[in-house]
Amino acid sequence: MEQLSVTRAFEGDLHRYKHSSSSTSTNMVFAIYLPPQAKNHPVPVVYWLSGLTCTDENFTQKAGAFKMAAQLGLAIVCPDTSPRGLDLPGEHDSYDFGSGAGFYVDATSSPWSDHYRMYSYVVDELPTLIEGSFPVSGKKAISGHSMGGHGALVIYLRNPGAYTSVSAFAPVVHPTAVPWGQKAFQRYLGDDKSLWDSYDATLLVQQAEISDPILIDQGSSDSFLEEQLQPDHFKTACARANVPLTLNLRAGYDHSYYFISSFIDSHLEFHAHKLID
Ligand SMILES: N[C@@H](CCC(=O)N[C@@H](CSC=O)C(=O)NCC(=O)O)C(=O)O
Repeated sequence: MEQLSVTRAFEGDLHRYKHSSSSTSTNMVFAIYLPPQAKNHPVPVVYWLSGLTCTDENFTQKAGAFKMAAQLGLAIVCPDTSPRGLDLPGEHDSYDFGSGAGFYVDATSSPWSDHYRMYSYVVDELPTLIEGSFPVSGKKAISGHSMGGHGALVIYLRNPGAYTSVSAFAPVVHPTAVPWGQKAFQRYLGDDKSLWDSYDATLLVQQAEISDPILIDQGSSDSFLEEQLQPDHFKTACARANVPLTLNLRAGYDHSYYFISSFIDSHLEFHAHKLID
């Protein structure tokens, strides 16, 4: 791993690293915020998955999360949203597919399948690297925004017991039914719709046995609400499966990091409740 920077915040430190990834066969950059408590004992981790067009830096620079993370003693890990440094056909043509838009799936269609393996990267490779390199405990939670909210929900639902809790801001909850998801899944996963279904939180939650609540915040003035997000689909599926869901509809908030920064403290407190005994 190559350290790119280290920056003090609230008596903790924000580190950025570059490393060679076996999942994506590219270099990957991630950020980790270590709270001051990490100087004395291993701390639990919240993994944050960002949305379309983001790198690790959107969250670290705009979410305003580090004061509360320092107070609670939580590390926060922010991966990138796709492999970088490639030039695959069409990879950089649109904001909702390719670079900055890995959708946290393991692509099966060529040429994406050689590199776009963000599910394996986030679920397996990155936690192994983090737990082997930093003063963190094995306890982890997961959260994210929009495309990253989709990733957080899917990863939590597909890996029972691996994460103590999940939360999301304005997540894409039903990607097989909305344009962002359909475009990405068609190109990353091809025609096998059962594979699409295995990355759809609204479908996955119907088979889940979960007693811990899932937390979602959604802005009522989000311009993507009707076409891409549709949280009611997830709400209905949770109700059918008896999965407890707290879905907060926040009046007047949009899709931006102003919205995330307004409620990130409550999400960190939600995770800390499960992560810290
Ligand atoms: N029209 C925008 C669309 C991109 C956008 O809104 N990205 C969101 C996530 S959307 C779902 O995954 C985002 O987090 N942007 C970064 C930010 O710092 O706000 C565009 O083309 O930029």
